[in-house]
Amino acid sequence: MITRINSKKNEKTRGSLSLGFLRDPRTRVVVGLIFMLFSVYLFVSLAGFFFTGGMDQSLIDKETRELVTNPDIVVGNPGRKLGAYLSDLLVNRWFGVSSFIFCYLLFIIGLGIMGRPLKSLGKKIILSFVLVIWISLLLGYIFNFVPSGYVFPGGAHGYFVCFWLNSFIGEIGTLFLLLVSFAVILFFGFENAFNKCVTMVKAYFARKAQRKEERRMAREAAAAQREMKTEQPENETEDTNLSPENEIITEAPTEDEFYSYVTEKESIEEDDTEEITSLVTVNNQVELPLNDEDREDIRQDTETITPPATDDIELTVMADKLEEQLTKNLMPDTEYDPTLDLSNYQYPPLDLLEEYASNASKVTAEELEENKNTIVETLRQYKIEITKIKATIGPTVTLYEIVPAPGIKISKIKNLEDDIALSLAALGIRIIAPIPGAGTIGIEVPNQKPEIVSMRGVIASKKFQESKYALPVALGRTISNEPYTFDLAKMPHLLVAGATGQGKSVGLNAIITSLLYKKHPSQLKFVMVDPKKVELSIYSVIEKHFLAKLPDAEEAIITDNDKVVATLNSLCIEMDSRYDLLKLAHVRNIKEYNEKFVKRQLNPNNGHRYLPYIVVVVDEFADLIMTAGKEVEQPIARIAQLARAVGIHMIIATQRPSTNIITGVIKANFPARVAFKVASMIDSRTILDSPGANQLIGRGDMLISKDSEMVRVQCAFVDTPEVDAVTKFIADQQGYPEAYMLPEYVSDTENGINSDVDLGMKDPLFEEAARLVVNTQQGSTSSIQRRFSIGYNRAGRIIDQLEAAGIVGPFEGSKARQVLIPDEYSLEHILKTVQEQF
Ligand SMILES: Nc1ncnc2c1ncn2[C@@H]1O[C@H](COP(=O)(O)OP(=O)(O)OP(=O)(O)O)[C@@H](O)[C@H]1O
Repeated sequence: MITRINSKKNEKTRGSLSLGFLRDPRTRVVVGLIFMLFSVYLFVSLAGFFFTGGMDQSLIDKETRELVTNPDIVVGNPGRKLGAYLSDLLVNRWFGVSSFIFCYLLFIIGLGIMGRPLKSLGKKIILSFVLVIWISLLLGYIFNFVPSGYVFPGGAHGYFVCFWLNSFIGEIGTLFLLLVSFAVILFFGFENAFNKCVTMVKAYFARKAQRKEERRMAREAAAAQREMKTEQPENETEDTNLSPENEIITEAPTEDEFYSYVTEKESIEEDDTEEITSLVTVNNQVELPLNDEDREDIRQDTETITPPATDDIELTVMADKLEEQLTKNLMPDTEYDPTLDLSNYQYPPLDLLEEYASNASKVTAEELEENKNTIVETLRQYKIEITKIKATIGPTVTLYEIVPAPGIKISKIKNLEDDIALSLAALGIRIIAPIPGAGTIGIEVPNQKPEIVSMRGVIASKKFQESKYALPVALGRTISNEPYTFDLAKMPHLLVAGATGQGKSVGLNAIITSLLYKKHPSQLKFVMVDPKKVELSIYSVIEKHFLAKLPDAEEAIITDNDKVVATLNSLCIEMDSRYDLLKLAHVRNIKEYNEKFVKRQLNPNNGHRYLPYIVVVVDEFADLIMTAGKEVEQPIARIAQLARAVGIHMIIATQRPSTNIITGVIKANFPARVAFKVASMIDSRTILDSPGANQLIGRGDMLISKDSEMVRVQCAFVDTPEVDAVTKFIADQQGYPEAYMLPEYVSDTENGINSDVDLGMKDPLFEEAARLVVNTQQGSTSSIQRRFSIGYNRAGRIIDQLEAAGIVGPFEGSKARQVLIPDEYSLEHILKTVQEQF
């Protein structure tokens, strides 16, 4: 027994000795080197065989013993007798030319033994054998048909196996077998190379398709440019008409005085209008560095979107950088073009709009003389002497600018406003005392034959055509006949008021039309609210191009007040989700966001999307506020306060500018206001914070106030048939499959917040659990229990609270509860509501 144990021990020791010997690095180097040198020797011999094999044939056919012992037998192979013998054995009797692979195999085995770490050595060995056999078969197959002298390229193995296969499955069958086995070898043996090949082929076709697309876009751009060029001369003519011909000096000053005055006035006037119309404009570019006010706004905006916890910042930044890098690697090189979905979209041509004849409206010299004399006379009655008077003829009013004699108080002239109006026997006299920055006094007197300002003219104007505004609007002409344009995105919202029949609807149409002329459907969406049901219905045909609506809404134009509340709240959700996207993208506003998206720096897989501007148009706000009150006021105020950075802008119109309609909250958030003629001075004060709108002459005559500046503008006239033609032109083109969908909004009464459970005593994990449930779309107690490692009772309480908040449905026995909220955006809104209410 003991002896047996001892002998086993000895065997073990011997085994470990021999293994130990092999593990000795010196041995490994020597053995590895032997393998490698032998592989080189074999390679040289095999190569030599193809030159000397024929001559050596008869010699190596001798008996092995003689071959080895007789030094007189001399062969030509560089590996001499052994080399000649091995080559003949490997090439002719075994595997043919593929035997070269044995050299490779011996070499890498040698390397492996020497300790050189080789990746997947085992796989390489197996693959080498498989290749030896396959190549041998292939060459055997080919040289079955072609004679090849003394060499069998496929070796005896290739020759005989193919011979047998041919008799068994036929030549074609053998060929198929070879091809299929080749594919299998490629697929399993050279996976990476195979994938690379596939990727290369795919990339080749993708490049081809991309080049094709680029050529197509270039062709379209060239065509669009040609089209623009043909339209250009018309615009230029339009603008050359705007010479200050309409300025007429009617009295007193000498020629020199007049010219110096005009130059001075023009420069001042230009400054004023520039500031109001286009803010700061350099070389027609409106790319502005943000001013302090903007920054403050954005700071406030971003503050309301929950700043990230400081601990998380570092990690978030790292994750973002990584994501940015990944995004860069994965995204295509070309810029994203939002217009590509509707790449054939044509902007409406100018000839859809009418050109209203303006000849009849010229103010005659007699009219000017008469008015001037009356003004001078009237003022003289009140002992007000003037030194200069100058007239500027506008489309509806003529501005008489007077320079009073030294020592005359401006307030005195202002107090005489009514008397002068009476003496001039015309409605709509407005006294501007003094004209800001000019030191003169302006008296605006309506023209006897007012001119109709054509929408076509202002749209065609160079100023509008070349504007680079985000939301360009051409609203009419100023007193000096300049087109009045502005960027709605900078306003950022508009309050429009005017008594009935004074041109409000025409004004709204002018705003919408100018946007339709400049924006692609991918860049702009309208939300239209029309309680009067008739004013905006004209736009319903462009639903699939330019309108946005709630997912369950049948009509895109909202006429029902209940729907308005839902839509405004939905816009708040859209606003919040846009802020989230901005935060994720580390940008401050929609412009920067879209720029980043276009440059493909934002990955759509992370929820990023191109954001169109949204313009909300409410035609009769008074109706809404009367019926829905706070319910509409709150979301409107919220959007007005916050939405500018995310590209949501509002235009709210009302017939009744009384304080119960235009409340302090609304007013505070709408710094830009447009007043058509209103009934009383009180109304004018409500809308503009100053009188003046009551003295307008109607029919599109309006005052626009922004940042305490006031401009009188004649609104461009665009008639219903013109709007019809424009919308029809758009509607006839291919649109999106449906209107732009706003996020779903579920009101508290609809979502049925359950009052049995006290949401004021929410579990600290309530919000996290809600996110888990919505993200996984699983409303089970056990999943909450598992995820947060809490007891069943606590998890049950949380699920009851989720039910109370309308996030999951009621208990359904053994089945998991239904999750009622489809996505995180909707959830965040509900969480916010719950937080506010409890
Ligand atoms: N810019 C304009 N130029 C010339 N005429 C105009 C202009 N704007 C309005 N008008 C004239 O005034 C009429 C009434 O205009 P509009 O329908 O816009 O008024 P409104 O203020 O919208 O009235 P309501 O509030 O009752 O709808 C128009 O039909 C048109 O004849």
